[in-house]
Amino acid sequence: MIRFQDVCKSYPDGTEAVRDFTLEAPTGKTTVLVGSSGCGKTTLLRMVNRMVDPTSGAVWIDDENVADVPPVPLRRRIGYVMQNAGLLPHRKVIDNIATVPLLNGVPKAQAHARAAELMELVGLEARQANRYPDQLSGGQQQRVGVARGLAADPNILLMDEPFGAVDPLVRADLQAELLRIQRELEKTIVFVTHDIAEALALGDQIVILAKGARIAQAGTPQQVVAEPADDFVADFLGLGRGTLDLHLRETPTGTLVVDGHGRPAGRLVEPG
Ligand SMILES: Nc1ncnc2c1ncn2[C@@H]1O[C@H](COP(=O)(O)OP(=O)(O)OP(=O)(O)O)[C@@H](O)[C@H]1O
Repeated sequence: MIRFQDVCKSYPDGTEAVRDFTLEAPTGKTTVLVGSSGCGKTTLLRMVNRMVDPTSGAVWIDDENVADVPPVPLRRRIGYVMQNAGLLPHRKVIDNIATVPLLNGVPKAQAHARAAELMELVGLEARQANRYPDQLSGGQQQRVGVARGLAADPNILLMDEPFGAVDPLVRADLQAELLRIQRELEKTIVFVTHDIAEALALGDQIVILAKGARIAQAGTPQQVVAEPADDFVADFLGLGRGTLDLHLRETPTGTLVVDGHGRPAGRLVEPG
């Protein structure tokens, strides 16, 4: 379990990014922090692996205060996946994935064997192992980023808008892969996004944040959609603005759900 306890963060220029934030991210579950640009999501995420230290308060991993763990060993046991994958351009895919195990002293052959397994897990082809990152598509690069985050077999995976830079179809693919991988591996994931649809799709728990990392609402996707805590949350969900104003449209092949703009939102499946 990850526990943020009364954390605050003010940057040296006086920006108050996080004010008195308390939250538990349960073990083996995906917690999604969702909110508009600048509300403090990345700052919170980086407190877990000490890329940012809180001004006050504490972050706990189980019964260990991360402030008591030196940053380098801490980061080597926590997976981190960032937007644009953050790959090393002059290193082959296989070496990018094996980076952390190699730093941890795992012999090269073993680290590469593990990297090859991970490539398969995230849906990359074996022949892509010896390519360089710029020889892959954006979506494939993100898959490499996820594989690299998992390479040291961390219990915790931090993901900062990992699918933000790819087109919607690839993004949906990557989300589906992550759900599949998570069903298998049951990592404790903290996932940052500004996309409410992504949050609803991926989160066991979603945390809707306002400026200063104020928790507007935390709960399961079902709870948040069924009972938005206030107008801010309803607005963020698109309720009341017509975007989630769903209707049924009969088509020759079945019933389609469309949104307020007539765009398809999904297929209606009868319960049971
Ligand atoms: N190193 C820094 N120095 C000063 N201010 C910072 C620094 N890093 C972040 N901030 C400010 O802190 C606030 C929160 O930033 P943060 O990156 O955590 O937000 P975010 O929700 O992740 O935003 P985005 O979705 O745009 O990445 C913003 O006002 C930002 O400008």
